[in-house]
Amino acid sequence: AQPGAVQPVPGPMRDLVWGKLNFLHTTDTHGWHAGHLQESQYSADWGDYVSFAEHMRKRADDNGVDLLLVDTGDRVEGNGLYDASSPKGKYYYDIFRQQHIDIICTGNHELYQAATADGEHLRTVPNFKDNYIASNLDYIDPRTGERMPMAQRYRKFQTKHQKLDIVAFGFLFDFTGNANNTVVQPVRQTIKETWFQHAIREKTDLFVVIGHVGVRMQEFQDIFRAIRDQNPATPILFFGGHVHIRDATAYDSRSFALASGRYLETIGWMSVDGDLKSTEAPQAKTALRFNRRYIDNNLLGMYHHTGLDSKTFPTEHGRNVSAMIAKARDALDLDYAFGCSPKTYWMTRTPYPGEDSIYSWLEEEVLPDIAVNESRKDKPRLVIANTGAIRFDIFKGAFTRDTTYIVSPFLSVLAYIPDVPYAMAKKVIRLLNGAGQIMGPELMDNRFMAIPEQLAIHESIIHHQVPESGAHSDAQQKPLADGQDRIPLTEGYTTRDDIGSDGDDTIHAGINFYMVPNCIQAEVAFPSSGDPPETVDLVFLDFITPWVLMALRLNGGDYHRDDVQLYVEGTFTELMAGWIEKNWPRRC
Ligand SMILES: Nc1ccn([C@@H]2O[C@H](COP(=O)(O)O)[C@@H](O)[C@H]2O)c(=O)n1
Repeated sequence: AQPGAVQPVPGPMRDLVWGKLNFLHTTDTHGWHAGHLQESQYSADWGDYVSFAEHMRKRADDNGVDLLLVDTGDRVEGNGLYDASSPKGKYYYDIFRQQHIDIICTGNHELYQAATADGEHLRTVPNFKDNYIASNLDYIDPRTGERMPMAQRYRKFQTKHQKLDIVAFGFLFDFTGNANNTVVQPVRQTIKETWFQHAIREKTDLFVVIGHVGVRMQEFQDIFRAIRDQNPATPILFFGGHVHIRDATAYDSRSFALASGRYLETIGWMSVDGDLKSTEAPQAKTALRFNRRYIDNNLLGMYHHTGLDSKTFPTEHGRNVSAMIAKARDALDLDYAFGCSPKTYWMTRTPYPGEDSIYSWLEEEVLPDIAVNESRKDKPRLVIANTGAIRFDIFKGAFTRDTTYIVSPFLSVLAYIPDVPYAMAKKVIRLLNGAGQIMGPELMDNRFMAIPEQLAIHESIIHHQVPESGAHSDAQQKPLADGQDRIPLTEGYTTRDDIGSDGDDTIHAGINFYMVPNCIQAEVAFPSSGDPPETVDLVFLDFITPWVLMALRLNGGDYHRDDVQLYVEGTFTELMAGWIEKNWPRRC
């Protein structure tokens, strides 16, 4: 863990179940490779994960079984370690590559900015040369204009001990927000291509499909169907991401799909046991046993799963990686405090609107103050921000350079359309917050403006009874230390997936999740009494421009991209950090 990271707290644990073939899975790490310095449950860093994987590989070797590591993208954007450097990712590439990953693919965040896609192609793809897969993604060389696969389309290999033949794919969901130096081909088109049709006819023991795709998204269902139609009995394993939740499901009795959360809070575990070699049971559908675990990313858990302790756990390589991260954090001055947050502001742990809601704070305090264009400052305006622009809670205490990027990593700016009839402008927010999608030339799902979790979670989850201790009837529960049969529960994930509610490795007290709207809105410089204004400036984060234009059009406003102008200089992130510097005490 990083210097200054909070110590993990023991909790009742569930063990890992090993099989002949085992996996560790990370996804949507978004630059959190230093771990969560302020949250005990997730305070291990990428160096600790390197040590953990080394011990787990050794155990696999000792027992003659196989262990593979998977990463399913969105490694960047969301933490100072990636975002605070210039250029972005100056330290990240060398840190990330220290983990040996057997199958790796791209997420949408590697593609929003052309420079990030360049970095992916020039650094991460070669760093993971034989293991990087891009089944439906092409890269366009900026010098020649040549379009080429981002990496190999699929990978065929054999495992070390069990000698299992594996055909692996690496997909991205049908993402359309990429910069123009990449091309994402829709999955339903890709699976018709000759190379894919050939690959699914390869003789193999298992198919492994990794993807930056939610395990319940249509893209995975389509891939599953295509493979299964050709291979009635072959096991198919899916590793997904994007939605930022812990999840597992099975598409049929010989398939299994796992999603492993977000922000290096979770290391996913999947194991498969049974007759895996196709020659062991040709054509016979002998039962397979799948297991999954969501490992909280902290040292106590890693000690528990490896049977080691603080002295025996860190490997030389792991220690070196932790040191690399500490050095990078220092060089980036990530602990520099812009101000001291007077309280904790939550994204979804508290109702919106509400006094502890980060969105109410933005709407009532920040947006009115930062959305000011000097030449139009007296003009009434509606200021709209999408809730997905905010990526994490703000904890009471120091608001640092790191926190800035943790909360708001994007390069979005405040844009506006001047002098929109108020009667039309005031209807926009209702359309943006409507369910479903605003129909346009492209299908634009309104949920893409909100936080990714709400792609999967459709109603608030409120835990009315928070258990006080770890005394459960769960047969798999194991006390962490001998004689400790009543350990107080820490707050954390209490995952319920299609397999059951025994997936989390640590038994937690539940955390509430309150749904948030897609967008919030502040009314600024409105007359305090009398008639509403005839026209207003409609100000919004440029990320939601397509939705705003479509909402205006649906209300009879013939507005186009040319009508959208920059409202204030500076990114939203910079404006927010500036607000904090001005309004919160410097020191805690
Ligand atoms: N400039 C941006 C980019 C993205 N968002 C929000 O992030 C969501 C995607 O996040 P994932 O980690 O799931 O890929 C997207 O739907 C937006 O809500 C943004 O606000 N601004």
